[in-house]
Amino acid sequence: MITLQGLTKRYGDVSAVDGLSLTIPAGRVTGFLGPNGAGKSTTMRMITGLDRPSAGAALVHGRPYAELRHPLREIGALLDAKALHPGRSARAHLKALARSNGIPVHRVDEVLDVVGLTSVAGRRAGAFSLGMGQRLGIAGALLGDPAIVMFDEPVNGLDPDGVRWIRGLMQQLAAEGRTVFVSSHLMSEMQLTADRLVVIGKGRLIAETTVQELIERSSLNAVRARGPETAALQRLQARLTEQRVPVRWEGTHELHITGLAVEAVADLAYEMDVRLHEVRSVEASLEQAYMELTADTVEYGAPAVQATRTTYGE
Ligand SMILES: Nc1ncnc2c1ncn2[C@@H]1O[C@H](COP(=O)(O)OP(=O)(O)OP(=O)(O)O)[C@@H](O)[C@H]1O
Repeated sequence: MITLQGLTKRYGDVSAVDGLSLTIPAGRVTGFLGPNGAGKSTTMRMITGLDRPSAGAALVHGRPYAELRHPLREIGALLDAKALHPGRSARAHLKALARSNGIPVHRVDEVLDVVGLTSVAGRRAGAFSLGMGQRLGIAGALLGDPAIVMFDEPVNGLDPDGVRWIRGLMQQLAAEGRTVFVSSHLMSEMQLTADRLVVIGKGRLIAETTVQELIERSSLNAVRARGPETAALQRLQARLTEQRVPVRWEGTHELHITGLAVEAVADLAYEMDVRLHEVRSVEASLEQAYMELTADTVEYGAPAVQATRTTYGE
C-alpha cells in the first residue's frame, strides 16, 4: 500500500504537486492519469525518494522510502528506462542492482526470463531498442520481488505485442496481491488494464474513482433516437426540452438525449406516436470522460486542428 499525506512539491513559484492525500491499495491496478505537467512523475519520484517533498509525506507500507532497509524488496519502480549504465550487459546491470540491495543473484535469471530478455542478457544495454530497455527496466523493478510496483508510462514506445504483455503482467501482479501503480496517457489502454483511477491536474487530486464510475459520470453518455420524420422528432425534442432534459440534434433524423434511460425515451416516443427506427444508449469512452474531467486543468493545450491545406480558386 502507498499512502500520500498532503504531499506537496514546489519548484520556486510552481506547485508541481499540491497537497495530495490518497491511498493506493494492494491487489489492484491503479492508473495514474493527468495532463502533461500535472505532477505524476514528481509524485512518483517522491514515493521512491528521488525527490524530497516540500511538505507532507509519501509512505511505502507506512514508512518513507528513505527509512526502508531494503527498498527494492518493498517497492520496484520503472521511472526512467534509460537510467542505466549503457556499457553494461543487461545481466551485469541487474546483478549490480541485486548486490546493492541484498537480493540473491539467482533472481537475475528469473526476472530476465519473466520479461523475455534471456537470449539477449549478455548484450550491452546501451544498444537495446526502446522496447527492450523498457523490459529491462521492468526486470529491475521486479528483482526484489516487491509487494509494490510502480511504472511511469511503461508502454511508451512498445509495439502492440509489448503493450499486451505489460497489460497481462500488471494484471497478474495485482492478482498476486501486489500494489500496482501505473501512469499512462493512453486511455484505451487504461480502460483495459486499470481497476481504479487516480486523476490529478495542476498537482491536485481531481478524482479517485473506478473506470466504470468515471464513464458513468460523463455527460457524453446519451440515448440516440433515430426516426424517419423530422417533424415528429421535433415534437419529441420540444417535450424533452419542456422537461429540462438536455437534447441535441445530430443531422435532421437523430436526437441525442442525455440523462434518461433508453426505456424512458422509447416509452415517451411510443406515447407521443413518434416513429423511431432505432433507439440505443451510447456510452462515453474513458478518453472522452477523462477529457471532460480534466478540461480545466490542461496547461499545454493546443487549439483545435485546422485544415492544413488551402485550396485556391474553388
Ligand atoms: N526539476 C524541476 N524543476 C522545476 N520544475 C519542475 C521540475 N520537475 C518538474 N517540474 C515542473 O513540475 C510540474 C509537474 O511535472 P511532472 O513532470 O511531474 O508532470 P507529469 O504529470 O509527469 O507530466 P508528463 O505527463 O508530461 O510526464 C511541471 O510544471 C514541471 O514543469
